[in-house]
Formats: sequence, structure tokens, C-alpha cells
Amino acid sequence: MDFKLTEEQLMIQQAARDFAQTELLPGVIERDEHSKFPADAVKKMGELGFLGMMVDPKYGGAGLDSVSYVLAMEEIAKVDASAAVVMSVNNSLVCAGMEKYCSEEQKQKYLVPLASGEVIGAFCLSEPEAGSDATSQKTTAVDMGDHYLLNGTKNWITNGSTASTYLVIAHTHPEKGHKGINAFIVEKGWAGFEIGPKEKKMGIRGSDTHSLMFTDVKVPKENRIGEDGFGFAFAMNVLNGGRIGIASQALGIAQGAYELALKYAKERKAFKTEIINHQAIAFKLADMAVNITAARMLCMKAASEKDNGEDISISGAMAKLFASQTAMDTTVEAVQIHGGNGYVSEYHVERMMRDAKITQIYEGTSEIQKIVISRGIAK
Ligand SMILES: Cc1cc2nc3c(=O)[nH]c(=O)nc-3n(C[C@H](O)[C@H](O)[C@H](O)COP(=O)(O)OP(=O)(O)OC[C@H]3O[C@@H](n4cnc5c(N)ncnc54)[C@H](O)[C@@H]3O)c2cc1C
Repeated sequence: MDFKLTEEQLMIQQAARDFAQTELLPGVIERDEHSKFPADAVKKMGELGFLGMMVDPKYGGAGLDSVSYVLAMEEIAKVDASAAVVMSVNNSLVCAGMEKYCSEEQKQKYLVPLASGEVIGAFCLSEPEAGSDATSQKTTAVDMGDHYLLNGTKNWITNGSTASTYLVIAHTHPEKGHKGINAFIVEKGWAGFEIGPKEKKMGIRGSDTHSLMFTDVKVPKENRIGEDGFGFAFAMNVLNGGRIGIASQALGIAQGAYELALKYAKERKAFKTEIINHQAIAFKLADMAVNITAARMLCMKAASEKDNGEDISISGAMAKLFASQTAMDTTVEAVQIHGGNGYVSEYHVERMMRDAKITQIYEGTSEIQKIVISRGIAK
């Protein structure tokens, strides 16, 4: 692993930092308060190439490496974790999965607009009774010859109402267990496809999370991804690679809260001195700095392994597990360092604390990451 960033990586980092400060920071509190999707900013993210960062330019992407992606994700999440999850889902789950596993026709039709940011996508695996245990899902797609008939409900889908293209995982042969699952490309607006109301969430309120209902939706056969029965492997492989995205989202939230806490501790006085001079406060900041550095190293390790074509199931899970815990610990202490001001929205850290929690839940809970890691090291 090379710890020195290239000129190009530094440029991407700076571009993302500038974008976050100028386009995301103004209005972030208001968007959180009103659960408002950052539509204009997401459009601009697409124009800047942040929505298809690692996709080959021949499919509309920016053709960058995963290290650049981590750097950009951190900068965006530092300011607005809601915008960061839109970016993560589109890059890590939707575009990455399509570029790796879709046919040339599917890529031309669906990946090009997704990677160029013309439209955004959603990844639909979870169901009311199937989250961590994805094989127990109940959505079915029955083979009707030239099409499948899709029926079922997907839950908590990020970009649920704003997406145009949905990757939907469904059982085609329930009796075959995980080998009877397929993944399909579904378009918004198809007959029988309904979008449920927006979820009212603790955090990342700017992102739109919905349940999706499918009733006899006709999905053309050519919209199945890969060979018959490939859907479970597709979903698991995509999630393995995707963990870098959420890990760097968590890293960004932690870094954002740390920077605000450090600044506040240097300015706020109590007992005739800046509070950073009280060791209890200084030690909290020291712990934050250590954990954030370690989280960044884990994210970079997983990203550089991915760029080298290595299997990142373990390193990606480690990065997500540690970075999400760091996001939680750091934001809680950032609120503490801000005292009463930490509890009100204008100081940002209370939002960051609420935003941090989701990073321990979605794309595999922390308990599931430990299962992945322990099974991996036991092999
Ligand atoms: C805001 C938000 C956005 C989301 N976006 C998406 C999306 O875009 N697409 C999508 O498909 N899903 C999405 N999800 C769903 C998310 O991935 C799931 O919520 C998550 O995987 C956990 O599943 P669950 O909620 O069913 O919890 P459960 O699986 O019911 O787990 C409940 C608890 O039990 C623990 N647990 C479960 N199994 C085990 C085990 N074997 N060993 C130890 N502990 C275990 C879990 O860790 C957790 O603590 C989103 C969720 C939220 C809240």
C-alpha cells in the first residue's frame, strides 16, 4: 500500500472538498429538518463525475480508482451524510454491480445514464422480513417465457423515489434456496410498480428511503442479470465491494464531527481557559484522532486492495465495522465537547450523531460484519 496520494487523487479530494463546502454545506441543516432530498446538489455531483467514479469512461463513468472514491466520499460525508449515501449507493452498489455483471446491451441501456449522473439507481434487496438474512426474502419472479412476473415488497430502499433504475433481487425458484435467486433491472413507471411513502428517519433525513411494492410487474427476460440463479451471488459480491462506500461515509462523518469539536474546544472557555486545556476534553480529541486515522487506514487498505483486483470481503468488512463504530463514538463525544450547544441543530454535531448510527446498520450490520470477518479468518 502506497501512503502517498497521487496528483490526480489529491485533485479529486480537493474538488470534492470544494463541492461539499460550496454546494452542500449551505442548506444542510434545513434539508435535515425538512427531510429534503438534495436534488440540485446530486445533479451537480453527476455533472462532476461523482456518481460513476470508478466506471470506465466508455460507459459514462469517470474511470477513477477506489482510493479516489474513498477520498471523495469522505469529503462529501464530512458535510452531508445524506448526499454521501446517494453517492455510495449509485457508485458502489448500482454502477459497480452493473459494470461487473451486466451484458453489453444492459450496460449501454442502463449503466451509461447511471454512471454519467443523468439518472440515479437503487439497490433493492431488503424486505420487511428479510434484512440480514437475505435468503428468507419473499419477493418472487415467475418465469413466463419471454418475461418474469415480479411480486413482492422491498423495504428501506435508498433513492427509493428519486431513482429511475432499480436492481431488484427476487426468488425465481424458492425451493432451491440461495441458488434460486435472480437479480433484475426494473424501470420506474412500469405497470404494477408502486413506491410507498417516505420513511421518517432518525438520521440521513435528506436521503429518500421508501418501501417498494411490485404487483405482477412484467420484467423482460433480457433484464435478468447474469445466468439463471446468479442473483444471490450478485447481491453478496456487490455488497462486499460496496462496504468501502459506507465505511468512507462513516469516516467522513467522524472527521467532520472531530474538526468541529477540535475548533470548538480551542475557542470555548470554561474556568478561565479554553476547554482543550482540560485533560478530559483533550483526551477525547486524542482518542478521536487515533480512531479516525485507523479508520482511514482501513478504508484505504480495502480500496487499494480493490484497485489491485484482490478479494476485499474481509478488509471491506473490517473497514465498515471499525469506521462505523468510530463515527458513532466520535459524534457522541463531539456533542459532549460542545456541551449544550451540541444539542442544538446549528452546531451540526447532533445531526452527525444521528447520521452516524445508520452506518452500523445498513449494507450489513456490525454483527454481520463480524460474522464475515470471523468466517474469513477461520478459513
Ligand atoms: C435508512 C436505511 C437505508 C437502507 N437502504 C437500503 C437499500 O438501499 N437497499 C436495501 O436492500 N436495504 C437497505 N436498507 C436495509 C438494511 O440493509 C437492513 O436494515 C439491514 O441489513 C439489517 O436488516 P434488518 O433491518 O432486517 O435487521 P435484522 O436482520 O432483523 O437484524 C436485527 C438485529 O439482529 C442482528 N442479527 C441478525 N442476524 C444475526 C446473526 N446471524 N448473528 C448476530 N446478530 C444478528 C442484527 O445485527 C441486528 O442487530 C436500509 C435500511 C435503512 C434503515
